[in-house]
Amino acid sequence: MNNAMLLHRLASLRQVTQAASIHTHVKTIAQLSSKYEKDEAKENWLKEQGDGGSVKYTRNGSNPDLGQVTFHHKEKLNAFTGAMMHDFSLAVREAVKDERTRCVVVRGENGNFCSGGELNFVEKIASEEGSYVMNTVMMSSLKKLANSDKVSIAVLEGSTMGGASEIASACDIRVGFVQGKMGVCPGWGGGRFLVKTLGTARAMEYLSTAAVVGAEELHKVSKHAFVAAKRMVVNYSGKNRNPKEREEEERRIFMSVWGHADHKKSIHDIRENLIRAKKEKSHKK
Ligand SMILES: CC[C@H](C(=O)O)C(=O)SCCNC(=O)CCNC(=O)[C@H](O)C(C)(C)COP(=O)(O)OP(=O)(O)OC[C@H]1O[C@@H](n2cnc3c(N)ncnc32)[C@H](O)[C@@H]1OP(=O)(O)O
Repeated sequence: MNNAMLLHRLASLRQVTQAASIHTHVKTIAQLSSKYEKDEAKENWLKEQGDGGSVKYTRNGSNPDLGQVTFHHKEKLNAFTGAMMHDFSLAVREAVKDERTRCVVVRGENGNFCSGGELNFVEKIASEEGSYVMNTVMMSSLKKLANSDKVSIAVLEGSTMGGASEIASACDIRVGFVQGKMGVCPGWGGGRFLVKTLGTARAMEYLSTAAVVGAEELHKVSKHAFVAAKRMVVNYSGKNRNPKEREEEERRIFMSVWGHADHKKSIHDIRENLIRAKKEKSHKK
């Protein structure tokens, strides 16, 4: 991307910054938090929005120190439905409470970690209520994993896309973030872990380019996602902010882009790309 393009792009960001007010969400969050007081109500709402797949907590028979959280949805590369977010919450609660283990392995079945949100489910909950419930449930699970005294290890085989990269970032040890190209920012509560793990510069690079590529890719990242990425990094790099305020600000930033036209178009585009790729694969056979 040459300088003129970059300057044009940055100039257009100013309009987005002014237009994309996140203050409307403060009232909505207050209403939704009183509607969904208990975690269980939010977990059950997610389960009702999208079934398919499961997440289980097991103990490793040969190694009693090891617990394992496994994603089961191999036909969709372990993409997370609402039912899997529900199960993930229960599995993480069980894993961090298990006094018999010292380490939790987080992995997907069939040689893939996880391909992020399941697209039909993601499209179905592309609303303010959906963003609030998904963000609070997944953020709560990632915080439990990150704050537990157990060592967590993410086994990043095959695909680790979108929200899956946030699960990985909450683990202590982990072996790409596509949210930017979808017009959104981390929505499973992974913003804090990205900054904590990578530092502000790398976190901004990951969030604003949606992958580790050259600046020419920058032009594909939605303006709204770019602004949200900057807010996300500033939120966790600013001084004198208490964790609760930062968590609420991360939620507001996410809710300002979730369900946006860019986001809905990206879901459509990803689905089209998958169909095209599948056709190309079948032609090659
Ligand atoms: C805040 C987080 C954010 C959100 O919640 O909004 C997200 O996480 S959104 C989801 C972000 N994830 C993606 O964009 C990944 C989409 N998938 C791919 O790009 C590819 O599948 C890839 C690169 C991961 C693997 O490609 P490969 O060619 O190896 O496999 P296929 O594409 O043929 O996939 C096999 C099979 O799985 C289905 N699939 C894969 N990912 C998803 C998904 N995220 N949701 C639903 N289904 C998914 C794919 O359609 C194929 O199914 P089939 O029935 O055989 O067509």
